[in-house]
Parts: sequence; structure tokens; C-alpha cells
Amino acid sequence: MIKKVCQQVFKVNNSTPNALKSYADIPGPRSVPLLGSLFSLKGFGGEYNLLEFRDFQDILQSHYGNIVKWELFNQKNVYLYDPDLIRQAFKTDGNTPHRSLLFPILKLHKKLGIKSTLSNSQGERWRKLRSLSNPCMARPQAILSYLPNQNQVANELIDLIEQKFHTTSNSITYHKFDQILRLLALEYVSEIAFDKRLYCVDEKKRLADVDQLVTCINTFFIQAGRLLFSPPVWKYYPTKDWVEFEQASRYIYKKTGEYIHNAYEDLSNNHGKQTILKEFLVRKDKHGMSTDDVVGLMTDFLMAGVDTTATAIHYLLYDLSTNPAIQDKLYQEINQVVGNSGEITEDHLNKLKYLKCVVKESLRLHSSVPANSRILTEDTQIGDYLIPKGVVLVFCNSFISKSEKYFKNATSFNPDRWIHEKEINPYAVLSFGFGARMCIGRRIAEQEIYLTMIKLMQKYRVEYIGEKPGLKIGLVAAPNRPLDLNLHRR
Ligand code: HEM
Repeated sequence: MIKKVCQQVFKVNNSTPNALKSYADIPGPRSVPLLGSLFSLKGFGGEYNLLEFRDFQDILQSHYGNIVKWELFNQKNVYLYDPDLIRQAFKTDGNTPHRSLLFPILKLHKKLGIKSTLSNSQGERWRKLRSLSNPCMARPQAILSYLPNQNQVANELIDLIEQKFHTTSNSITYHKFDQILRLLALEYVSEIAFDKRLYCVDEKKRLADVDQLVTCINTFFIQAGRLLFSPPVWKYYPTKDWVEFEQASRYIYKKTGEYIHNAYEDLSNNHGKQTILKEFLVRKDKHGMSTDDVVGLMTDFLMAGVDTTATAIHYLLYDLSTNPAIQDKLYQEINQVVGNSGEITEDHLNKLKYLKCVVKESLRLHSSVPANSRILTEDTQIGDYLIPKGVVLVFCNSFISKSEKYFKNATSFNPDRWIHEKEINPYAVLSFGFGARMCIGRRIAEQEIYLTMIKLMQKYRVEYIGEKPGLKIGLVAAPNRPLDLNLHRR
């Protein structure tokens, strides 16, 4: 009888034979009222270092298993390290999935008087912003229509590199290529978003403030991560990290505001070309949105689309350099399908199967977003536990995607494993998240990555110089070393 009532009241899995355990039964570090597990943190008498977030997740798993409770102040988190538990968690997503909000960004928005954007809103507001954005940001046909513009941007990258070659030499060393990748990612996304060229990868035409803008976006991600993963002193006192975060953010909002404003002014002169900005402005009223909301959305895309994509390409170049046989195999495929063609088409992309395996494998090994989350909006069964509404479920993607349990020789770079993708548990690699709230820029990012890799591989054999990179602290898990490359003309 009790079990039947439970099944009706809560989201309970019918197959569970025994009574459910409670949230309090979930293993985890000792927690005290109000402070939670503060005394388990380094600097407070404990051993855990939240700033080393990936290691923190892994150590927590090794101490407590695949479902772990972690409380800090009034926030209750449950870390999940098993794809089947994550599958159960996503079942609760519904029409308006709630992802845990990034508190430093919330404070910043409040201070600067900015309304919540897509990545930082919940409920009905999120649903409206998302349904305004989905048709131009997520539909495959819409993304393919951006291909000609993206081709143009990728060609500019090659022109930039070619200028570095001396007439007599067939190899060059390119230092800090990661900065070029961030500029490239900004150009891709701004070109698509509002048909406004910033000429980020053209040294002669590049707008003066673009270098500072990408540096500020990078600082924004690093400091947002540092603030998020440290005790929230910054909520009450402007710490050094907070000051750097706020300064970088102010610059980003000022500059992107200017670009969007200019693009807005130019809309009537853009030769009828369809841009995301134009699309949003036409449809905003139908979705109950204002011009300010549209500006917020565009800024969100510009920011979310730079360090994420640049980091993914950074790791890809590293993986291909350190696995020359795989780089050769990829080149063979590109050569066969695309040859020397300068214009990459939908047909080419459809045929480049190995390229897609290479990209998936690199994202598996180095998920640039190391964990994702959902906030439970009702009491829910996860595994053997009944977890109350309001708890944050944290999905430990980077742990699972490198686990021998789900991937043979898990730490080796083996794109061939994706040839039999159906055999891979779909919840074991969630580089772009899942469901209605998954990354809205996924297809745009993938297309940018494919194009960049095709153009680079067509022209050069890449060779990484330097030591194996470690991880930089931040919202995006990026390498802690600059990308220095030797590029050899083919
Ligand atoms: C390799 C590149 C990228 C990776 C790995 C990545 C990863 C992610 C992940 C894991 C999420 C959370 C999804 C979830 O909660 O289920 C997300 C959300 C988001 N991403 Fe990306 N992303 C990338 C590129 C981009 C690009 C290029 C853009 C914009 C053009 C973008 C815009 C966003 C936005 C706006 C959200 C919030 C969506 C929402 O809350 O509805 N991302 N991304």
C-alpha cells in the first residue's frame, strides 16, 4: 500500500523491489547545519579543493561511490557518476528543465541591471527565450544555410597562416595559436549572428578592440569558474577575482552592446540577407520579448560560443598531433572527399564520417564543460534514493566519459570506437548536454569545428610543441598552456 502511494505521489521506478532510501542516507562528506561540508574543504581543515573541480569530482567518487551527497551552505547537491542514474535524472526534465544557475553571473546581472538571458534563466522565461531562438540556432537546415559565410571565415584563417610562411620555407612555428582560435570562434559566431564582420582573423582589417574582447571573454570564463568553485566571500566583499570578473564583464557588455547596436542600425541596409538578429527582431513580439531581451540573447551567444569552441579545436589539434597515424587517416579522408576544393558543401560534410568520429572522440576525452546539472522540480527517485525537490543533480561527465567501465582503453584517443556508436551508452558522453535544454549552439559549433579542421588538414600537417597540458581553472575546462604548433605544408 505504502509503495503504491509512493509510486503515485513521486516519480518512482516500478521495478524497485525494496523501500526507497532517503536523501539523508546518500553517502558523502560530513555536513553540519548552515555550513554544510565547509570543513571538508582545503583551507578550512579538510582535503577537498573545489578549485581543482575535475579532481574534486574524481576524489569524491573514489571515497563514496557513484552517488554522492555534497552540501555547501544552503545548497544541496547530489553528484551522479553512472549513465543510468543520469538517464533517470533527465527523465524529470519536462518542458522547462532547470539547470543550476551560475551565482556570480546572477550577481553581475543584478548589478549591471541586465535581465536574465537564455543560459541563466528558468521556467517560463527560459521557455520563451528558447522557443524564440531554436528555429535559427538549432534546426539543421538553418545551420547549413550559414555554411557559405563560415567557409569565408575559415578561408581567412588559412590566409592569416599563409602570410607567416617565408617564400623559401615549407614549415613554420606558430606560437599562441589558441588566441587565434578564440578570435576565429568570435568571428564565426558574430558573422552568423548579425552579419557583422569584426575581421578577427585578418590582421590588417581587425577592429582595434577585438583582441581585448576575446581576452575579456577568456577572463570572464576563468574568473566565473574561480568564483563559482570557491567559498562565496565575493558575495559580500569585492575580492580580487570578483573585481577582475566584473571589469572583464563590463567591457564585454559594452563592446557587444555596441556591435549589436551597429548591426541593428544597419539592418535596413543588409541586402535582405537573413541573420539571426533580424530573425529575432521580426519574431520577438510574438514571443512576448523586448529588444533588450534580444540584445541579451545575442550577447549570450557571443560569449558562450567563443572559449567552448576554441577549446574543442585546441584539444583536437593536440590529439591529432600526438596521434600522427590518426591525423594521416583523417587527411586521407578529407583528401578523398574534398580534394583541394575551397568551398566545403553539405554533401562534403555528409560524407566525412571519420572526421565526425575524430571530433566526438576528442570531446569525449576532454569535455570542455566538465559537469552539467539539473535542479529537481519535484521529489524524484534516482537509483535507490528518493531525492527531494530543490536538490541540484550534478552529472560528472568527465569522470564517466573516461571510465574503463564504459570505454575500453578509455584514456587513449581512438576515433574508431565511434564507428559503432550504437554500442556506446548515450548518457556516457554528454559533451553538449541533453534534451530540451541541451546546448543551443551545438550544430553551429560542430560545423565550425568541421570546417576549421578540413581547411587546416587540407593544407598542413600539424605538430604540437611542448609538454602535455594540464587544466586551467574556469567554467570551461581548457588547457593551461598556450597552443604552440609547427605547421608543415603538405
Ligand atoms: C564545443 C563547443 C561547445 C560545447 C562543448 C558546449 C557545451 C554546452 C553544454 C554542456 C551546455 C549545457 C546543456 C544542458 O544543460 O544540457 C551548453 C549550453 C549552452 N550553450 Fe553551448 N557548447 C558549445 C558551443 C556553443 C556555441 C557555439 C554557442 C552559441 C553560438 C553556445 C551557446 C550555448 C547556450 C546559449 C547555452 C544555454 C542553453 C540553455 O540554457 O537553453 N554553445 N553548452
